[in-house]
Amino acid sequence: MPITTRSTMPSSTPAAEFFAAYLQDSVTQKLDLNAFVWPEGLRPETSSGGQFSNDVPEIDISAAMLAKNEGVRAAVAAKISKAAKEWGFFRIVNHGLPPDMMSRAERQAHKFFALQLDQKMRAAGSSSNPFGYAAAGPSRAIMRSWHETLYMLCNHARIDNLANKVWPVLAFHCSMALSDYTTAMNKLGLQLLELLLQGLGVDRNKLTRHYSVEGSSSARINFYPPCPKPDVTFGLPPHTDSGTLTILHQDAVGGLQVCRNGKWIGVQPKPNSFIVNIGDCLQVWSNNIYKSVEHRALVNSSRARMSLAFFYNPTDDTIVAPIKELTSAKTPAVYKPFSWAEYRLYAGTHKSKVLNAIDHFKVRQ
Ligand SMILES: O=C(O)CCC(=O)C(=O)O
Ligand SMILES: [Fe+2]
Repeated sequence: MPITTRSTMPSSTPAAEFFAAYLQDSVTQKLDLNAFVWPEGLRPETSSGGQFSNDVPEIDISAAMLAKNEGVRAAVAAKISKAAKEWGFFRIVNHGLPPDMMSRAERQAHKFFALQLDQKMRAAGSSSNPFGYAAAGPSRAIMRSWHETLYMLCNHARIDNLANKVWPVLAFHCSMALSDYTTAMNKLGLQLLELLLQGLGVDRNKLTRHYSVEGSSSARINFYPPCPKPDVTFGLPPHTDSGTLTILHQDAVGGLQVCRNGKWIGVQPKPNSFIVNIGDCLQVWSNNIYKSVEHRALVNSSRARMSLAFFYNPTDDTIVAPIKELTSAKTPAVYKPFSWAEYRLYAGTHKSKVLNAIDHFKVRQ
């Protein structure tokens, strides 16, 4: 039976009931489940089941984490740099972070998403504050997404505050697990950025001053309940990430797809690895040498999925512009300078409607 945009999602599954309850909540606009049904031609052609690829480059970074030897480090930097140019995506293994750090963060996040909607809503963001709990994607988006999220600024006091809003008594373990995770990600983010700059032949410390633990790095915990019609909707629709780089942990279910030469490739889940992708900001700094590539998350009808995305971002006052050494008469700066705060705001309001928000900052020829 062909599915049209007016077809209704079955409302008897727990996931549909969940979103029906969410959508009827008095704090949100009233929408029906058809808001999740993407128009034909814009839907995923498939649900995520089983079609994974191992093609995304995999890089063992242990040598660079430990190396005192510059040659060894340079070899890892070259591999990462090649993947960032050709794919915009790569997998890192042997990163040295303890596996239980991710499982602790995941366990706490699962407890959070299992709460009743009214409890989760205590941590809800607002139109002026994007951080906190949200469901079904931004209301300004073209269509809704089959997705719940807990979005936070990576600073311990902020995380603690968020956890306390929901669990005044039990917040401790949650905020510790999430703070340990984001602290480790901040360190890893800087190490990866240094390798990516080294791979471009630029001073690897060139941008370090723009990053701090109290900067504007953020983390988004994505939870995708099972969906009765995974072929007509998205967990997250196609998008690029705005920041410098994203470090993603996905559970064993799978659903992340990366766009490669116009085709969608399912990224195979693999324990103890992270998927790293270049964001818009690093595309600008690298003067388009590194690619901020489109990706999306599909849902499936049988298993809930979780991913933790860490967005490594500069401080708000950082001026982002192509690095001088990467521009020349032959390769002039592709973008005008802008502050990260400016782009964060611009992307926040435009990304749900246009795919390449960063093009707005291109130098007009
Ligand atoms: O869940 C995923 O695999 C993708 C998440 C993602 O792209 C994001 O949070 O920006
Ligand atoms: Fe993303």
